[in-house]
Amino acid sequence: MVSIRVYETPQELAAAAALALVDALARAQAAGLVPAVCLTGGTVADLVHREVARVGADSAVDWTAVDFWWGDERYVETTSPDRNALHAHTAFLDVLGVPAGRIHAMPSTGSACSVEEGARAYAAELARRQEPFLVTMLGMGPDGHVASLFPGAPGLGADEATAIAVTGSPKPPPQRISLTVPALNNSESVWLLVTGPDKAAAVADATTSADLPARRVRGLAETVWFLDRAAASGL
Ligand SMILES: O=C(O)[C@H](O)[C@@H](O)[C@H](O)[C@H](O)COP(=O)(O)O
Repeated sequence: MVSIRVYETPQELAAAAALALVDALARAQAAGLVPAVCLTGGTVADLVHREVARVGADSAVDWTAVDFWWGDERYVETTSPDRNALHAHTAFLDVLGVPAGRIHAMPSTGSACSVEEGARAYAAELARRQEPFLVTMLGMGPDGHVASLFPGAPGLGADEATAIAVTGSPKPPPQRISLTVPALNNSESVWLLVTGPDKAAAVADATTSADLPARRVRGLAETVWFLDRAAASGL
């Protein structure tokens, strides 16, 4: 099921997504599961992560029993400000005391391997997981990309690998590791978190008929577009 939720501002969107995440995690834990969340990078992700830190602190969620994975990562040093994991650590993982063993960051240039080897290593780590992600949160670029799956890129059609190397990314930095569409879709919920007028045309296309990467991601149980008013203005 695909649904669309529209909020007045990016801040309202972030607050709603954070509450929805905390609620989903608390329910999963109450049912005896150890839920896994798949994260992404970007400005909207950062806003949402900061809200998760705020509403998650006094919630029913046991943050020592949630696994975190990434839908994509920039292949740079772990200390680089380009690094998605670094932002997530600062925004909420460290604030909520998530143990290092639950944080499955993608390899970096410091891992002494090539970006291709890094992608294979992450695929192998992911293969040890039995359950689908509970929630995959994705941003979307103005070109309709999600994670590091850009329109027209060869990796977009990958259906056997779960993680691939991306070189020559149109959005810097050029080298990245990305989960593939089937791997992202192995998630109960896929949430697309999108704000701003520059995304309005891609939102309209991806929710109707165009073959954009964002249109290919689908949760097993639900796919939800969280939009601010500006991103929804083309609908
Ligand atoms: O590492 C990345 O660059 C992201 O994973 C990328 O897919 C991002 O989520 C979108 O480009 C949206 O980013 P914004 O929210 O900043 O527009």
